[in-house]
Order: sequence, then C-alpha cells, then structure tokens
Amino acid sequence: MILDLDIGNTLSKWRLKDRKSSEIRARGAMWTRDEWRSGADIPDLDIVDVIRISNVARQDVLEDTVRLLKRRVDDIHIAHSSSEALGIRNGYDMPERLGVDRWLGVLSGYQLTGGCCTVDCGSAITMDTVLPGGQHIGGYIIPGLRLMKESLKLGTRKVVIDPEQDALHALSPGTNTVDAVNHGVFMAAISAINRLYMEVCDSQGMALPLLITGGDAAIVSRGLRLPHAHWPDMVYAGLEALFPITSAEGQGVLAGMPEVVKPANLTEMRKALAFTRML
Ligand SMILES: Nc1ncnc2c1ncn2[C@@H]1O[C@H](COP(=O)(O)OP(=O)(O)O)[C@@H](O)[C@H]1O
Ligand SMILES: CC(C)(COP(=O)(O)O)[C@@H](O)C(=O)NCCC(=O)O
Ligand SMILES: [K+]
Repeated sequence: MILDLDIGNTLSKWRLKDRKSSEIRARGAMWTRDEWRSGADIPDLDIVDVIRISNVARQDVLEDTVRLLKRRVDDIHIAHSSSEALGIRNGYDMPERLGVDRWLGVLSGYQLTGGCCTVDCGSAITMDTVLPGGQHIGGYIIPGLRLMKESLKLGTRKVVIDPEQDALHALSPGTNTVDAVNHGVFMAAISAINRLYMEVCDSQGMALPLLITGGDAAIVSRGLRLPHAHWPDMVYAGLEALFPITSAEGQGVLAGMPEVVKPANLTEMRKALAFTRML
C-alpha cells in the first residue's frame, strides 16, 4: 500500500492507495499541530511499504513525521519545489521557495490541461498559473476563509460557513455578526479569485482552464460564477506525477482527474474587467 501525506498549515491529510489496483482504500486527516497517537485518525503503517510526502508546515514537523514513519517504512519520497520538473519551469526567482503544495498542484494541473490556473483554498488561498509550453509565471497568496475570520477576532472563528448553504444566500448582506463576517469573507475570497483569474487571462491573452482544490474548495466552488473544475486530489496527483509508482501513474493517469471545463470567453472577461476598471 502507498501512503500519501499532504501536510498543510492547518490539516495533515493522508490517504492509502493500493499499488496494484490504484484504488484509494482509506483517507483521513488530523490537525498538523497534533501528535500521532493510536486511536486518532492515523493510517495503519503495517500495510504501508512506500510513502510520498508534501509538506508546507515547519521543517521540524516534517522531521518529526519522517522520524516516526522511518521506524516502519524505509521507502519515503519527499517532494520539493525545483526550477524544472515534468516539462514545467518554475517562475519563482528562488524556485525552492515556492510552496511545494502549489508546485504539486501546478504539475498535476499541467498534466491534465496543458496550461491552466490552479487555486488552492486552504489556510491560505493561492493562485498559480502555468502557460501552454510549461512556463509557470508565479502567483498570488491571500489569507484563507478561516484566517480572514480569525483576524477579525469577533468570536466567529468556530462558526463555519455552512457548506450546504445556498451560495447566493452566503453572498447577501448579513443581519447578524456571524453572517456579516461569514458572508463578507466569502465575498472577499470569491471576488479576489474572480479578479485575479481574469487579470491573468487578460494579460496572457488567453482563457486558461481554472482548477480548484483545498479544504474550502467545495464551498468556494459553489460561489464562483466562472467555469472551473474541482479536483480534491490535485496535490496528491502532483505526488503521483513526481513519484509514479503504480502502472497507471506511470502512464500519466492521476487519481480523481476531473473533466476539463472549457474556460470563460476571453472577450467577455475583458468586458467585465473594463467595466470594473471604470469604477
Ligand atoms: N473536516 C474539516 N476539518 C477542518 N477543516 C476543514 C474541514 N473541512 C473543511 N475544512 C476547511 O478547510 C481548511 C483547511 O484546508 P486545507 O486545504 O486542508 O488547508 P491546509 O492545507 O492549509 O492545512 C480549514 O481551514 C477549514 O476552513
Ligand atoms: C502559501 C502557503 C502558506 C499555502 O499553504 P496552505 O494554505 O496550503 O497550508 C504555502 O504554499 C507556503 O508556505 N508557501 C511558501 C511561500 C510561497 O509559496 O511563496
Ligand atoms: K493553500
């Protein structure tokens, strides 16, 4: 069994993948700050023979995790951002500084689309762009939904934006503190993604497919009016592309690949931008 680990600033996500059938056998998550202890939502290491890791938490979190895993499993692959991989050139001035979750998203996004914008809605919301031909041009980082709410210190931290709520309702003016904060933060995230995406398409002169992932992707997806595809396993897919193990992975078939969604029309996007720039 393959253990894939995606250690984010908030949550450490894991999944077990069958080497032979390529099926995902189990999934779980724990708070990144928490210690691994039996009884918690951790994988059964006795059935694991190879591990792939993406980490954006502190270096000592990774070191502790690897030390623990090494007791049971020898074969551990840790992903790093590099100046070039799989035909993609990293656009950062210092390529190794690009968050590896962003890099992995770019690698898998490019495999799927041949050029796209990737958005990861986690602790931070990040957007990256890779052009047809493989040039990554850099991206944007803004606070995620949770961080935006926490920064207000209005005691709404634990009140989640209801994922079942009608997205249009979640954009309406709030008539109490919780709704005012939740709807405001939601609107801020959606508007920023819309704007950044359209600006990038405008400046590059092409409508790029838009892919979205991360813990808050489902709710953000419901509010985004732009055509896009939701790919929950996008970071894991980057691990598959970088360290292929199963025969399917070797052939470029990545877990949970969504249908590519045709992007919005560039002329229409330019009209929308022209309108907002007039204001
Ligand atoms: N079951 C859950 N537990 C905790 N957070 C969740 C859960 N489902 C969605 N979320 C949201 O997802 C965010 C974490 O997303 P994630 O992509 O895992 O972040 P990171 O990679 O930064 O750790 C949380 O801040 C929260 O808003
Ligand atoms: C921007 C991030 C904090 C996002 O992490 P996440 O929200 O997924 O936990 C992470 O990709 C990171 O630490 N990046 C390093 C800085 C950079 O990418 O420029
Ligand atoms: K993120």
